[in-house]
Amino acid sequence: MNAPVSAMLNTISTSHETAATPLPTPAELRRQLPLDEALGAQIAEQRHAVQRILNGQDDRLFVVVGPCSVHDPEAALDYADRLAALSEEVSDRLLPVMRVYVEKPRTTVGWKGLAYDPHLDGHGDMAQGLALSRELMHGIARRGLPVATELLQPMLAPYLEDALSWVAIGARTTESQLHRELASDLAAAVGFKNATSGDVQVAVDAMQAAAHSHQRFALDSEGRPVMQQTAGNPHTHVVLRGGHGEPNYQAHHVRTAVNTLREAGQNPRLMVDCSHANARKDHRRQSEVMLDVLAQRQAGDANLVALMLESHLFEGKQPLKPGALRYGVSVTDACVGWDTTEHLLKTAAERLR
Ligand SMILES: O=C[C@H](O)[C@H](O)COP(=O)(O)O
Ligand SMILES: C=C(OP(=O)(O)O)C(=O)O
Repeated sequence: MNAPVSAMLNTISTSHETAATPLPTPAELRRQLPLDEALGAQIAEQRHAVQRILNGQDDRLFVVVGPCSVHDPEAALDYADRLAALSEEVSDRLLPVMRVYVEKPRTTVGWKGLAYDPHLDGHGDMAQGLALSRELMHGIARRGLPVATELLQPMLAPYLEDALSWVAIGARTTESQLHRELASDLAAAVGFKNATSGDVQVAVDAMQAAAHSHQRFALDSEGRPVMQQTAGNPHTHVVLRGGHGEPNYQAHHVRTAVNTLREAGQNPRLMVDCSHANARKDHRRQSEVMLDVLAQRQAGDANLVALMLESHLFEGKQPLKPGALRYGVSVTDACVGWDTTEHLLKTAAERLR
């Protein structure tokens, strides 16, 4: 005979026996690695610069550009030095924003990013990963660059959020209520990717949800659970990234997305992600996507206000084998190399002049 439920609750563990390592609270990490006032003011200004482009008050393009993921902070800073110098040359027509992706959503399993596993050995060390991520974002911001990331685990946002000028909600989480609530709490602009299936409507719905104030479960900066009332974020947009191996950046896709956004009463200004399904997962095709979008923009489509490019110091990708890694090469999606990136950004600026 089965035992009574009350007895079972006392004897049956509700989860498997697993290890749990305490982590610093967001407040503790912020005290350890504070954002100084000057940098805070710079980031506030850079957030506004992105938002002015999204509102049509500035006719430049913002370009979220950088490695698919950061696995080596030294290479990321090397990249940032180059991007900061290039940024000065193209800033009349472009606003480069560096991708500093420290969390990676995986299709099944794989390395989940610097914030989780900074030693790249599968053992995980989030105390060090979060500190390294925060420090790196500050280092990149100190080079004058706006910082972008994908926020994947909503409870990690308070550790990093004050350094960010633009945030992505990825294709695998745009439909998630928790991520829409998170977006509604952020001061930075948020791009919602269309779903991996190619469905754009979920990103339009996400914009609508994020614009509202929500009551949500969150952890405060001291790590205590709170019911939080979010402000609602009016600075959101759709990111077209293609789906199921099929692109969605061409003029007819853009027209459809703009009409859908207008019908929903949302801002029709868009970002095109030149990578992922838009490049059919072939990094070399990012150039062709970018040139097509620039041609659409030159032909008068002012709704195309932003681009995303996956780019590292060197082209391609490599398997994650600690001790045998090539410097400046992606360990997640393949990227274009620095030379191509420089050429593409200069070409974009030139065409938009
Ligand atoms: O941008 C990165 C990847 O496309 C995404 O994280 C999924 O990666 P995976 O399919 O290699 O897991
Ligand atoms: C994971 C990413 O993209 P997506 O969500 O479009 O797959 C990314 O840009 O790193």
